[in-house]
Amino acid sequence: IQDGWFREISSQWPGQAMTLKVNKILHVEKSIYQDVLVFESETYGNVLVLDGVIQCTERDEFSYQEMISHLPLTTHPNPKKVLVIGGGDGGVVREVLRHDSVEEVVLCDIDEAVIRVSKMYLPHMSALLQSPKVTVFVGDGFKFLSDNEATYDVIITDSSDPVGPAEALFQKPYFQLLYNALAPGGHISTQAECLWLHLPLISQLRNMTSQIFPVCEYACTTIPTYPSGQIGFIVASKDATRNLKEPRRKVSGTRYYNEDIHRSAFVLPEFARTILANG
Ligand SMILES: NCCCN[C@H]1CC[C@H](N)CC1
Repeated sequence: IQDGWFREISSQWPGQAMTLKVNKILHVEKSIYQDVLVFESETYGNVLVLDGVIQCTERDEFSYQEMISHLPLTTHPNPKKVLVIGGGDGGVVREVLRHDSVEEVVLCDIDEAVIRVSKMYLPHMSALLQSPKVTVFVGDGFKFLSDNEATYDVIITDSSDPVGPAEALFQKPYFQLLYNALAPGGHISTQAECLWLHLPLISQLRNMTSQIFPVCEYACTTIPTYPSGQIGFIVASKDATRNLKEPRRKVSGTRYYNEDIHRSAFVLPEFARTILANG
């Protein structure tokens, strides 16, 4: 932080950096996995930063948390058991609980510091981690998945970037584990980076997932404080007959997601369409 501004400088997005004006630094900690920073920004509420990378801000997190949750959930006929890998800030769990069919949500995040710090400084995201339907595990998602075969209707991988603790969550063995941990007809969604910055990675993710899942799509959302203001998701189903682009159920209380946003999220610009369509 220099002269009161936080700059998100990273080799993952060379030559550019999101900058946010800092009112007050709220928390600095080195967890066993990563550097944890929380600051109160001037215009985006409280901001959670891990290893120098913005994870979520109170002002715009709902775009990402709603889309990564409702794309796989509204296209599943009757999701009851949901697993969230990562997502220690609690935002995805808040969104999952909007679906009345959901009976149980399990969250598995590798870093207890993220959960602890989110409960202290991100109350609007972490509040529902206390819900009786929610069980929180601290541990490696990889290990957790291999202990839970054919169990979950939807698995959401709400990860940081493929640099550091989340690196393994972007590789093929992980997607095979996801497939095996899903009940018949299960859906997944994963954080799948940005069209403007990570097209080769997204193409690899799409290819990998298409080799394991019969139905697989990439969707995007806009979000001001993520690099290049946009981020995407891989959404996939074990059931070849599912249409991931058409919601089967409504969701209430959302601020970003709606049925038209759902359908349009899969519409890609020309520079991405060709690469992602054929892999
Ligand atoms: N619920 C926290 C979302 C974390 N998502 C990622 C954080 C880092 C970004 N560069 C990409 C999205």
